[in-house]
Amino acid sequence: MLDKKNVIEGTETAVIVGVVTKEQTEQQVNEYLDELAFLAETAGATTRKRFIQKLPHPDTRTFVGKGKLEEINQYIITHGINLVIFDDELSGAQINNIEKVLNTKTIDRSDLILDIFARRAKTAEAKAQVELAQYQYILPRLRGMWKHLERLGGGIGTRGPGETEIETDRRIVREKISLLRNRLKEIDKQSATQRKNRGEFIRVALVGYTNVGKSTLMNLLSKREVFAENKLFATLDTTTSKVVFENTPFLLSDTVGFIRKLPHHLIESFKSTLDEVREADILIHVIDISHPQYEDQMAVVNKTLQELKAFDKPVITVFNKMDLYEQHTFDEWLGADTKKEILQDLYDRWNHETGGNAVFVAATERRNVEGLRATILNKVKELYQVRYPYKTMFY
Ligand SMILES: Nc1nc2c(ncn2[C@@H]2O[C@H](COP(=O)(O)OP(=O)(O)OP(=O)(O)O)[C@@H](O)[C@H]2O)c(=O)[nH]1
Repeated sequence: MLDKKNVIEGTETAVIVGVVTKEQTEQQVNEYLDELAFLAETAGATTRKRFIQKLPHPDTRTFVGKGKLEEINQYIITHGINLVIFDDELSGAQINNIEKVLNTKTIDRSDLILDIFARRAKTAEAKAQVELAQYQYILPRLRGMWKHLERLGGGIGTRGPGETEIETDRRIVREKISLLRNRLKEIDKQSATQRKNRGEFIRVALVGYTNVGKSTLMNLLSKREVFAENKLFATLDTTTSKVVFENTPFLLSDTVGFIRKLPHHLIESFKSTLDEVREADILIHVIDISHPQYEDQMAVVNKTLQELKAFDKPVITVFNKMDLYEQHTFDEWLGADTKKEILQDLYDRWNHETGGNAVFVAATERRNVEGLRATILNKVKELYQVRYPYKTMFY
C-alpha cells in the first residue's frame, strides 16, 4: 500500500511548468509561476528554471506537447533536476505519462499546496483535515501512483499491480476517508459548542490571500504572539483572541490564507476552520497592496468567500504594506505634492469601491494602526447596537 509521506523532502532542485491557453496571457502565466516558485520555496525546493508553452488547451496525455517535454527532459539531464512541478492539476494518467518520459518525480500545484499544509498542520484537527484532503486527492490517481512507485522501485514486486491490488488500495483509501470524516465530525461538534459558548460577543475575522500580513495585524490588534513569517500559509489553525477597544470587547480571529487554485478538497476538509469565517459578524479583508497582482488576489478572496457563503457581511478592507507600495511606486525624483496626489487617488479609488470602508496601513511599521482600530471599533459598536439595543455593558 502506498504511504502518504510528504512529496517534497526539502532538498530538491525543481523546474516549474505552465501552459498559456487561449484565455490567458503569457504575463499572467508568468505571474502564476512566480507564485508557484514561492510555494516551492516554502516547501523547501529550489526552482532552477521555468518552462512555458502556448497551447489552445493542455495536452490530454502529457499536459504539454511532446517537443516541450523533450526540452524539459534535456534540461533535467544536464542540470541534475529531481522535481518537476506543473502549475495546473494533473490527472493520474498525465503524471504517469510525463514521468515515463522524464523519469523524475512530477507533482502539480495541488500536491504542493497539500504538502505545505501537511507540514504546517499542528493541531489534531488541522492534521486530520489535511490528511482527508490528501486521501481525496490520491483516490482518483491510485492507478498512476502504483505505476510511479513501480518505476521508482518503491517496494513493489517485479510485476505491476493487478486490478485486485488497486481495488484493495481504493477500498483502504475510502475507509480512511470515511474514518477521517467521522473524526472531523466529532471535532466539528466540539468546536461548534465552543463557538456557541463564546456568548454574545461580536466576532471579527481577518481574511485574505496568503502572506498579506493577517498574523502581523492580529498581533498588533490583540497584542499576542501569532506566528508570522514570509512564507505561504504560516497560519493553518484559527487563533481567536478576546480584544477590548475602549471598553468594547469582541472576538478577533486569524484564519488560514486563501490562494488561487486552492485544491477543492482542501476547502471541503477545512470546513470547521472556515466556519470561523462563515460565522463571523464582520470580516477584515487584508490586502498586500505592494503585490503586483493585488487586485487578482482580492478577486480570489472574494470568490472563495462566495463559495463559503460568507459574503453577506460587513467588510473592512485593509490595504497593508503601504511602506512597500510607496517604495515600489515613488521614484526618487517625485515631488512631495505628486506623491500626495498619487496617494489621494489611491485612497479615493478604494474608498469609492468599498463604500468608504478602506483603511491603509503598514503593519510592520505600525502605520495607521490607530485608524484601523477606530474603524473596527465603530463597526463593532454599530453591530452591538443593532443586536442588543437595550444593553450598555458587554462584560
Ligand atoms: N514591509 C512590510 N512587510 C509586512 C507588513 N505586514 C506584514 N509584513 C510581512 O509579510 C510577511 C507575511 O506576514 P504574515 O503576517 O505572516 O502574513 P499572513 O497573511 O498571516 O500569512 P499566511 O499565514 O501565509 O496566510 C511577514 O514577513 C511579515 O513581516 C507591512 O506592512 N510591510
